[in-house]
Amino acid sequence: MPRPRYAYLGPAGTFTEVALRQVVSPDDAEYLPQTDVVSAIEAVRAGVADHAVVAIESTIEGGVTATLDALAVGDPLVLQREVLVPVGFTLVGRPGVALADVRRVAAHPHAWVQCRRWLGAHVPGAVHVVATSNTAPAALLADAGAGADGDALGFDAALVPPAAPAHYGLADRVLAEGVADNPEAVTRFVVVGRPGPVPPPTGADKTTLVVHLPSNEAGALLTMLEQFAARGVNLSRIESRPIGDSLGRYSFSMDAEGHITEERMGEAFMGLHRVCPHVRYLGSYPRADRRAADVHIGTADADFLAARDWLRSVRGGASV
Ligand SMILES: O=C(O)C(=O)C[C@]1(C(=O)O)C=C[C@@H](O)C=C1
Repeated sequence: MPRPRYAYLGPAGTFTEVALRQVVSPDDAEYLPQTDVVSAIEAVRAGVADHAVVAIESTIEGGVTATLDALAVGDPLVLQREVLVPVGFTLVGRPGVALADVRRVAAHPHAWVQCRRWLGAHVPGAVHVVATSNTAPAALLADAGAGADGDALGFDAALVPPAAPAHYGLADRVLAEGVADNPEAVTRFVVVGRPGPVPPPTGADKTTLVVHLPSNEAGALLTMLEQFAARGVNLSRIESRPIGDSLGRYSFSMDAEGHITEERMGEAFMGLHRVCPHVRYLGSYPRADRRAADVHIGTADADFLAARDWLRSVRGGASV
């Protein structure tokens, strides 16, 4: 039996790999490291991988736009699971560098944003050298070995996940630990796969979708949001992203609390289908925090079914 193949942002030791390990052990799956999230998602579309694990949202930065944009267009994919990973950083230096010598810091853009205040206080004026992932600079430092010089490397120090120094043999190069502006920072990752049968509801689910609004129509955003509000469906994330064909045209990426097989979510989707020119369902999957959605009075499945029966009897001529 072939092992399932998982594409993810590598090299080894990224937070994405920490998330992937929560999903499946490397003994039971093939891990396929990629240089960016778009490549990981495209590997699934191309059939090179069965799943991708990608960051989608962080407590500091909000939505991961590369992921949102890659899921919004192209062959449809669905989210199958979410995983939360606490995020903090360690600063490692090239050989012989002290904290006071650091002028250029290699960091993934999301890592840089999550540590900006700490860096301003401890290495003021340091320049950001963009890294493709949180462990890419650790791998460069490990490859360069003891002779690594700053000109060849292009940076003096790097922000890496706490486990990376041990993994890459850089434990003696740690300049600072616990580097983060918000010690509560968490990144949310999702497992992406090709569409298939919808998994059954668990009672604590999320549904992700993308919609476009009718162009130049006053109140179109409100009309779209009303589809959820009227059915008692709470949104836990909503973001606008440019569609890209002309200025002022945006799509909305959203997470709604509940499952597509639940009546109130189904009714909201039917409403969206009536009032929005484009609706892309991106999957219903269990919430990582296992918190069940609040169900308002009149919006439980039984309420919708009873209302439908009532309407049927009215249409059938019953006096009510
Ligand atoms: O997985 C990693 O280590 C990454 O470099 C990616 C990523 C992200 O894309 O948000 C993951 C977690 C942190 O929020 C910072 C960066």
